[in-house]
Amino acid sequence: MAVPSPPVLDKGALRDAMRRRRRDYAASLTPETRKRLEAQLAEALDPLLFACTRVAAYFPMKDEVSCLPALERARAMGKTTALPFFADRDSRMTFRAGEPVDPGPWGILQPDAAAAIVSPDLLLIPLIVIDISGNRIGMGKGHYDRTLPGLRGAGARLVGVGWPFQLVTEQLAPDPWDVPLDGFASPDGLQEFAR
Ligand SMILES: Nc1nc2c(c(=O)[nH]1)N(C=O)[C@@H](CNc1ccc(C(=O)N[C@@H](CCC(=O)O)C(=O)O)cc1)CN2
Ligand SMILES: Nc1ncnc2c1ncn2[C@@H]1O[C@H](COP(=O)(O)OP(=O)(O)OP(=O)(O)O)[C@@H](O)[C@H]1O
Repeated sequence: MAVPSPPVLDKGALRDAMRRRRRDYAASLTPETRKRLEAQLAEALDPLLFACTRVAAYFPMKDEVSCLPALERARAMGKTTALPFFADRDSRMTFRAGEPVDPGPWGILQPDAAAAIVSPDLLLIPLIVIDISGNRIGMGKGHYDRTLPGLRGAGARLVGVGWPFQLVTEQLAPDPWDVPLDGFASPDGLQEFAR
């Protein structure tokens, strides 16, 4: 009798499992270690920051590696920096310059509604898991999915950011709307994917 293969984790189950792993990992870090890792991430991103003109990142949620030191470094290089902005839960994500001052509709700090809109040529993208072809699973609301085609079309560099274990060697099955990313940066370094 044929033995059934173990069930392949579907996207939702994989997202949940990796969110738990990210939460446990972040909880295991001392503040000092975390700070050192986030400084290492900024260092890994240095060549990309140097090469860009306008970089947009994300304001970190509790378990995410922070790009804020990298944004600070970009500003010191004279680059324009931006963060995601939402008018409400149903509106499209835009990127705006300026300090994160308002808890947006997702409870994530964002710039003021009057801050200038920025079209980034480098986008640092939060994720739950990514494979070595650049296929990404995010929080599951499609915010980045809806934004990436336009930015890719405009020639922006699209780089996922996370803790090292968030890059996995198994292939993730992309959805038709998924735009594969150009690379992945973590405190362990920057990896650019073959296109
Ligand atoms: N830092 C960061 N900013 C980001 C994203 C992200 O993944 N990380 N997003 C990626 O697309 C967009 C926001 N997407 C989100 C999608 C779902 C939830 C959400 O379900 N939040 C839960 C509680 C979250 C938690 O703390 O675990 C909730 O509102 O109940 C939040 C943001 C844009 N900004
Ligand atoms: N280009 C698009 N236009 C309209 N809806 C889209 C688009 N891309 C994705 N969606 C919708 O968004 C929902 C979430 O998509 P998905 O699970 O791929 O999100 P994700 O990439 O994990 O999350 P996120 O981009 O928010 O970090 C899906 O139900 C999908 O139908």
